[in-house]
Amino acid sequence: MAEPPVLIRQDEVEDLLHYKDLIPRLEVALRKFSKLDSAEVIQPVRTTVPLQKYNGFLGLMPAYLVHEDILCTKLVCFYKRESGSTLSSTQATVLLFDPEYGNVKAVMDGEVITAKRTAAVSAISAKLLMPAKSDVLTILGAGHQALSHYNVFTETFSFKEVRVWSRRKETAERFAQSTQGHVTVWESVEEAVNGADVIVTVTGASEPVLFGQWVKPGAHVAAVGACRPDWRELDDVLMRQAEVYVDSREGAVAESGDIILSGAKVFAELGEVLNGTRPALREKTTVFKSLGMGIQDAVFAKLVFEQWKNKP
Ligand SMILES: NC(=O)c1ccc[n+]([C@@H]2O[C@H](COP(=O)([O-])OP(=O)(O)OC[C@H]3O[C@@H](n4cnc5c(N)ncnc54)[C@H](O)[C@@H]3O)[C@@H](O)[C@H]2O)c1
Ligand SMILES: O=C(O)[C@@H]1CCCCN1
Repeated sequence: MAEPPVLIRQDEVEDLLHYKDLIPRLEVALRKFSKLDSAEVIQPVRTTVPLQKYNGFLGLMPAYLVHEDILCTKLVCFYKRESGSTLSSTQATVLLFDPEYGNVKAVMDGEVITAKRTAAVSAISAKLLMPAKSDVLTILGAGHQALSHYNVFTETFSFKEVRVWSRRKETAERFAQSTQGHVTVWESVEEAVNGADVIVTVTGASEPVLFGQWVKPGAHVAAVGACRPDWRELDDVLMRQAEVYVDSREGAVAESGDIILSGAKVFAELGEVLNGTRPALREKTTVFKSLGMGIQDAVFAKLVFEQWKNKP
């Protein structure tokens, strides 16, 4: 009989996942995902169950990496929260299976995995697409993803200035007090993004908050929120003037309101750029539209489990 699953808590996942280990592993996974005719990665588009009564969704994100023999699924609930709500907007649990027998080997917290893997993928997009000289980073939103993006972006790159905007100024101020380095708080998005080389949008918005007319030509935008077909963070002008990169084309055309409603064309998947089959148009204005993929959770679930087993 199979062993019962182990339970890995949020603080344990936090201690075990470091960006320096995450970025190379994610690059490998993104490359495999975007290889033409590859059967190495099996990842259907997320199944989403609406929770209308609570203004939320349950997303099921299974993935199988054949070569590494990693079978995993994340279960993630995400909500649209009113301003001032103290309820969390994302709750996630990751299940890691033994693919041969089908039993669950580990049940682990998925919130830290979600925060760190999403930020690490955005950092990969910035590494490939931001202007060669990037001094100013602006973060729109001041929640969990804002902090994980701040951490990985400041660990990976050397910005001279980091700015934050949030729809409530006090949230942005709290955020700025919680970061290791200096962050300036801005009251309007227009001012916050003026002259920015890299802009990260990590809001719970369902209407555009970032407008193309404010974005410096050649800037890179990592757009992480608005993960529903009728939600927006970016306006049509920006979506049409930028070269649009995604994690998964299939996911993007099914789930991204910014892509579907603007009619913008997807130029490439990040994995295609990493594979050298599509170019990184660094000199143009670029948008990386992130939706999140099960394989990103799967590689980390395996890493967490292995490290947890080997803990002294
Ligand atoms: N692409 C991915 O892989 C991925 C992964 C996880 C989360 N997300 C999405 O990223 C976003 C941020 O997630 P989080 O965990 O940081 O959430 P969070 O609740 O911790 O923070 C959300 C932030 O957005 C702000 N906000 C909420 N509604 C807004 C609105 N209407 N206009 C402007 N700002 C608004 C909040 O004030 C807060 O600062 C969410 O949309 C979430 O669904 C995407
Ligand atoms: O890939 C994810 O984990 C997220 C969760 C929340 C909504 C969008 N995608």
